[in-house]
Amino acid sequence: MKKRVGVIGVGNVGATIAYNLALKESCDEILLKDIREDYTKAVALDISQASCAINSKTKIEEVSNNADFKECNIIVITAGIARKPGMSRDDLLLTNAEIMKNIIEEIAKLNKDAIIIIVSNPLDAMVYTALKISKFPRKRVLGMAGILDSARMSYFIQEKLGKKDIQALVLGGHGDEMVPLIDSTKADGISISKLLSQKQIDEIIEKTKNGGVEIVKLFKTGSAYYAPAHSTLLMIEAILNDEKKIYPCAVKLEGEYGFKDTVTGVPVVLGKNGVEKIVEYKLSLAEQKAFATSIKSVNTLINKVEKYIK
Ligand SMILES: NC(=O)c1ccc[n+]([C@@H]2O[C@H](COP(=O)([O-])OP(=O)(O)OC[C@H]3O[C@@H](n4cnc5c(N)ncnc54)[C@H](O)[C@@H]3O)[C@@H](O)[C@H]2O)c1
Ligand SMILES: O=C(O)C[C@H](O)C(=O)O
Repeated sequence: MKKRVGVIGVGNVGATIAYNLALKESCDEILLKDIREDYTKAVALDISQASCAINSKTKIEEVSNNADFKECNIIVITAGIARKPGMSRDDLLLTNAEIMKNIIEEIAKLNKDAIIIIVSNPLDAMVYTALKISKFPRKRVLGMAGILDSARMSYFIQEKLGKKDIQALVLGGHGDEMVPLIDSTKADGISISKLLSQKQIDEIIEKTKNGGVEIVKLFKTGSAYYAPAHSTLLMIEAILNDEKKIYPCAVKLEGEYGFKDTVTGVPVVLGKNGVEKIVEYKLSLAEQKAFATSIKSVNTLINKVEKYIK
């Protein structure tokens, strides 16, 4: 069976995901859709020509109907607005909820079996919106953020310790209250609390939380996309290849970690069915407290969006 990936929203993140998928030949077909039709045709042509240069067999096409997504295994949603300097991700809530609602209403009717990966911000509230509108099971509607935030944490640890094999993990919502886990973060197998001072660890936590805004301030016209696109690629490949890898992803909780009816970042097993299992790590008391604060802040957005998507 052919592996088909749809990308809706072909801006910086969407186009970079498609480019990576094509160059790695991760799937057979990529379908691209955006309200900017000519721009998207240009992206499809440009990536197709790059693919030819390396003999990739992946086919890339611009499409103008949501019905074209009916045979996609995975549909990635990166449509919406990105923040600019001076904005928080939460400022995107109502604009992106409206865009998300319209897209999901259509694609969920036309492809009832797809796995939907949400990238648009504010991430956790957008996953919630997509779940609510699609009425899909939670294993097939998930969001990308934890891999990105964990990669940023690894980068900031490497800044202090040099190139080492870092295993960092960030849970919770993809916002200012995200939860970098210190106790389980290791460099070459050694807990970072044994390698760094508390002051250095506090700096890493702060930099991780501000990883997105630092790039927004420097770009001036939008937000990060190389690391977000690569993080999404890992999720797509884990699902298409039934890898059963554990990645932090935004999913709906139904009692796990003591919360329900909310969406947040937790470790999950990704395979051909989407989220095959939610993995419950033992959190320290401080981590539990930070996790609860993060959920509270996501729930404020969910409450706002809930009224809006009824
Ligand atoms: N989850 C994360 O970690 C993460 C990381 C990076 C970006 N993001 C978010 O992803 C989104 C996209 O970021 P970007 O940098 O690619 O932005 P971008 O502005 O470069 O691209 C967004 C694209 O969406 C398109 N679009 C808008 N409405 C649409 C609709 N109804 N149907 C189809 N396409 C539509 C726009 O035309 C544009 O091409 C933003 O909301 C951003 O905040 C999230
Ligand atoms: O910072 C943003 O607005 C985009 C994304 O959420 C990120 O963390 O890079």
